[in-house]
Amino acid sequence: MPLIVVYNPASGDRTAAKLTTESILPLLASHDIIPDKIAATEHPGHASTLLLAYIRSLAPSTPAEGITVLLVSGDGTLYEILNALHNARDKQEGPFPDLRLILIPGGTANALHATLFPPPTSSAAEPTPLASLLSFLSTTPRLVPLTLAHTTVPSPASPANEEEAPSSSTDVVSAVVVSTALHAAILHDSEALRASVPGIERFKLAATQNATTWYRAKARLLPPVQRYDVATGAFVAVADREGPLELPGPFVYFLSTVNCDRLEPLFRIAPLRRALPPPPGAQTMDILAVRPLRDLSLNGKAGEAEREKFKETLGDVFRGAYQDGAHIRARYDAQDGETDGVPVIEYFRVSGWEWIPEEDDEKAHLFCADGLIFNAPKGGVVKSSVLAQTTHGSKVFVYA
Ligand SMILES: Nc1ncnc2c1ncn2[C@@H]1O[C@H](COP(=O)(O)OP(=O)(O)OP(=O)(O)O)[C@@H](O)[C@H]1O
Repeated sequence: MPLIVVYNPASGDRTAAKLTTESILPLLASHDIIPDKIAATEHPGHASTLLLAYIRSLAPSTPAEGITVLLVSGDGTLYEILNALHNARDKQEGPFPDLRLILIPGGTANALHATLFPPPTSSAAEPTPLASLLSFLSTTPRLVPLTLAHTTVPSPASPANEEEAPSSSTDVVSAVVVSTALHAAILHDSEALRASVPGIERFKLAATQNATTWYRAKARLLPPVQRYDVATGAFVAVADREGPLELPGPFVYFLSTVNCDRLEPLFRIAPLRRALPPPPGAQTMDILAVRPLRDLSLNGKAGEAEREKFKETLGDVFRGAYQDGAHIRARYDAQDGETDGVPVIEYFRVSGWEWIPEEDDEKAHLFCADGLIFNAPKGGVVKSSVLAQTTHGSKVFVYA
């Protein structure tokens, strides 16, 4: 099977080139494997042009066989590759080959790699950055299929008198996370800190900057909708309904994942994606939402004092994400002070969602797909759903 090695020398702590030449290529060579192509990315977007050119240079029989891509990068470079294939699918005569990824964590957060190779909870050894490569080289390699999310934002409603207004809807696929509200704000603001704070500390700084912002929007969860029941520890179907389940805002948090239970090695934000996985082949995504007015102690108010108070609640809850995902069990106080209140985190499993921001809430228009930030136009509804593999044309697997 053809093998291409692509590394991003600019990602993370900039060690991808060293890792590739000093560890990866010698290890491949010791197994008598010489890659068909080895390339460093030279600019943003280069990974996708490299891969598309490589695929087009292959024999016509390749699609059935698939290709192996050894990627030394963060999640952003994988995102570029997936989107390049998605966007080029109409121009491609036959189907694209399936991709078998060997994923080497060269980025900052490396969410997908950290999900597949989580840090040990006890005294077991730390997973090696070469773990995916070792699976590929082993006599019993394990291939994990990736689910992809497809997110669209329609172009702004064109003025009635402008017939030929250009249509420019955003249309992206992602393998890690799609979010709005606090998570998108964190990614947006942390980008400005990239040069001064190269590590994951920049995400914490950006979180502090946005800790009292609430986002005015409503969300629609697309059926079938299941809600995680903290009391029983199981997902339960939300009562049969014709259409989507509507969640009125305001929101503090709204995030969906398709493959990942964590966004950094220790930030296990969506633990059930791995701890209570959907049945094999099920096309679902997990959603975590926090709506502050479910906290009865705020008496339905959204003033400055309530936001300051809720900041404390939120801080406590998200510290639980760093404690192996304990946050999903956190509850508000009940009114009687004795029984448990409702969970702080609303955890759903769905086929997709829509996000309808209030027009005058600019920050509620930001959304993030695998680290990239987009601004939804006023009146635009962001829609994200699981991408049927048949429309993508090429299946994606990771050695794990
Ligand atoms: N030679 C280059 N110079 C500058 N930027 C590059 C180069 N090659 C690729 N890039 C860009 O680097 C960006 C960041 O890469 P990547 O996502 O792999 O790492 P990261 O952001 O550090 O990690 P993570 O996504 O895991 O947090 C990508 O958007 C990619 O377009």
